[in-house]
Amino acid sequence: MLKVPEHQVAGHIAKDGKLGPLVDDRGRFYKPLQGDARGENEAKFYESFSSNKNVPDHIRGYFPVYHGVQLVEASDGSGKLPHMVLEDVVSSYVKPSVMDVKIGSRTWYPDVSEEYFNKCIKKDRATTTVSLGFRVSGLKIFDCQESGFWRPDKRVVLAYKADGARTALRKFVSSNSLADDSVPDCAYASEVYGGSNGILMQLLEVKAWFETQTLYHFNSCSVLMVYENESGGDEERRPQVKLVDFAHVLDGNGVIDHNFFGGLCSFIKFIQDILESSDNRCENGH
Ligand SMILES: O=P(O)(O)O[C@@H]1[C@@H](OP(=O)(O)O)[C@H](OP(=O)(O)O)[C@H](O)[C@H](OP(=O)(O)O)[C@H]1OP(=O)(O)O
Ligand SMILES: Nc1ncnc2c1ncn2[C@@H]1O[C@H](COP(=O)(O)OP(=O)(O)O)[C@@H](O)[C@H]1O
Repeated sequence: MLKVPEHQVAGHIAKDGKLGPLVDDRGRFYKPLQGDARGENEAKFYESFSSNKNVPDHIRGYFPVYHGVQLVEASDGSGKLPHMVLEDVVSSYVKPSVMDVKIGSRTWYPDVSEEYFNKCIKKDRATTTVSLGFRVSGLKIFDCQESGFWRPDKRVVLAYKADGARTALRKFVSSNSLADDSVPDCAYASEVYGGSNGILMQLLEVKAWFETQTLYHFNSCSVLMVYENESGGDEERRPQVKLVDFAHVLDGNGVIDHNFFGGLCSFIKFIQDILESSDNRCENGH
């Protein structure tokens, strides 16, 4: 039985009779192919990426596993539609905190229609895409004090300026109450962002690939960050980075993806700054 994903934080959502992704209880995420070129393009990307021998194995792990396209009952009641069957990145987490960050200082790309260009540039300027090279698209954080999930409204998230994005990245790894204005304590920064398996190390590995890869240009693609909050004393947070949303990926044609690469560098700097400031606080006993 397919159901609406509980931990989806951005994109098209399968609610109120709308078309959106579904999940099963065996760890698979079904993303419907949108009727226009986007669905075809994303499925084409997954086909190409899955069979591309030039993609190193350690990089493959940063992408959801692809299990082909299947006809399944769509969420909008329109009958069977083709869906990309992907690994459900959050299925093995009990209480996941999740954040979607769209990378790049522009979401448009050469040869798009004027209408699409205008839509993108408007959003890119209104958000931190142009100023920072990334924007937070959505987030859902487990609030330990309230013992429930906190999810800011989409309009609030898309209105973040640099400070708002920084605060969201700090709240993402904090243990104090999230709904109020208290200063985020970044209590989990070292476990989630830091360490040899943490988000920072994973992002640096992805970045190293982008320094040389010229296979694909990842327009409008996101970094999805996940970690566990289920507490059992010595719980593992299992921080994880995955790249998602390939509806606008193009062939790289031998050229570096400087839009994604630059945005990723900027995003990494934000994570590093949070780690450094939380390290200093620990050393000073605060
Ligand atoms: O529908 P909207 O206005 O929420 O825009 C969607 C975007 O939401 P946003 O408002 O930026 O969070 C959405 O962004 P996220 O995935 O939420 O980051 C996509 O850009 C989506 O387009 P596509 O499926 O990638 O071609 C966008 O969908 P389309 O409007 O292009 O169908
Ligand atoms: N493979 C996946 N596993 C789990 N969640 C996913 C996966 N892919 C996407 N998501 C969730 O769905 C959201 C939207 O995905 P995305 O591919 O960007 O869709 P859209 O094309 O509608 O924007 C992401 O922010 C994330 O929360």
